[in-house]
Amino acid sequence: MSECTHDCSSCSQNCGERKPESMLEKPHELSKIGKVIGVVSGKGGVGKSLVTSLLAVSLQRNEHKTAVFDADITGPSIPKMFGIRDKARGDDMGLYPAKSKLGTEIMSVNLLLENESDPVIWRGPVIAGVVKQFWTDVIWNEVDYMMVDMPPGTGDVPLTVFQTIPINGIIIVTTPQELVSMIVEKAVKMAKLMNVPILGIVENMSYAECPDCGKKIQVFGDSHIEEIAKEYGLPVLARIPMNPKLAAACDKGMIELFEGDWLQDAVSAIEAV
Ligand SMILES: Nc1ncnc2c1ncn2[C@@H]1O[C@H](COP(=O)(O)OP(=O)(O)OP(=O)(O)O)[C@@H](O)[C@H]1O
Repeated sequence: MSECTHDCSSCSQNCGERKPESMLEKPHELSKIGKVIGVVSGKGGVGKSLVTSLLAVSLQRNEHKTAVFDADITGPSIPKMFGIRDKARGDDMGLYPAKSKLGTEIMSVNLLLENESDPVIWRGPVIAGVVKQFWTDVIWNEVDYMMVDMPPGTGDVPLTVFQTIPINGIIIVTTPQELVSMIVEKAVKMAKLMNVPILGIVENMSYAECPDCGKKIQVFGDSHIEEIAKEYGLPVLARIPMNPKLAAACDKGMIELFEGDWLQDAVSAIEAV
């Protein structure tokens, strides 16, 4: 064997010096993207898309340019929450994200489907390809913080997202009644494998507040989030109540008007990345 030049690109030997090849894709050459934050959950319906949207809106309120990359291809709900009905435009240069009323850039498969109620019945590799294209072919104009609504689970698609996009940190969304410990453990293991730091945990639907006396009701029983977070050395960044106004804001496409200060610590954690 000839002497090692430490240049793996021009050598076919499989020695201990060889570093794993990065599969990270370059974004579109006209994109300007700052930090990328993934929002994950162990299962559907815990409010991952809602938390993604609330974080984007909160960051935007702090004068940052924000974007939402809807990587939840089979359950895209971001455009509806922001009240976006326009389709995405494209030309020879690439695809352009839609803009929300207050300026958040959004790309979602729903902006490409003829009818937003059409189901996405594609196999894993096709879905993974779409996610990749949202990174490489979309011209993200100017973004300080891109929030990625991650596909659920640990299959093909989330793996592609982690391998394709340089994610700077992830936030885990759970609810009190979930098998929280197991879900947090899975997310922690996946993030470690992918070398992505976890910023912390957001507990959604944490409690309900009595509209008359303000008493907090633990609808799903006592939360164990603090102990679990401690076990994994993670901070609890927010506890969001079950709030009919939030559900209505999602349904009416008016998430940008939400009122509530639950996410301040989560926003600070993102700003510190
Ligand atoms: N804290 C909350 N208060 C009231 N409604 C909520 C709250 N969190 C979520 N919801 C409602 O629950 C529904 C599911 O939320 P969302 O789409 O964010 O979940 P998800 O985890 O992204 O689900 P999926 O993975 O299936 O897309 C939405 O209609 C949303 O309005």
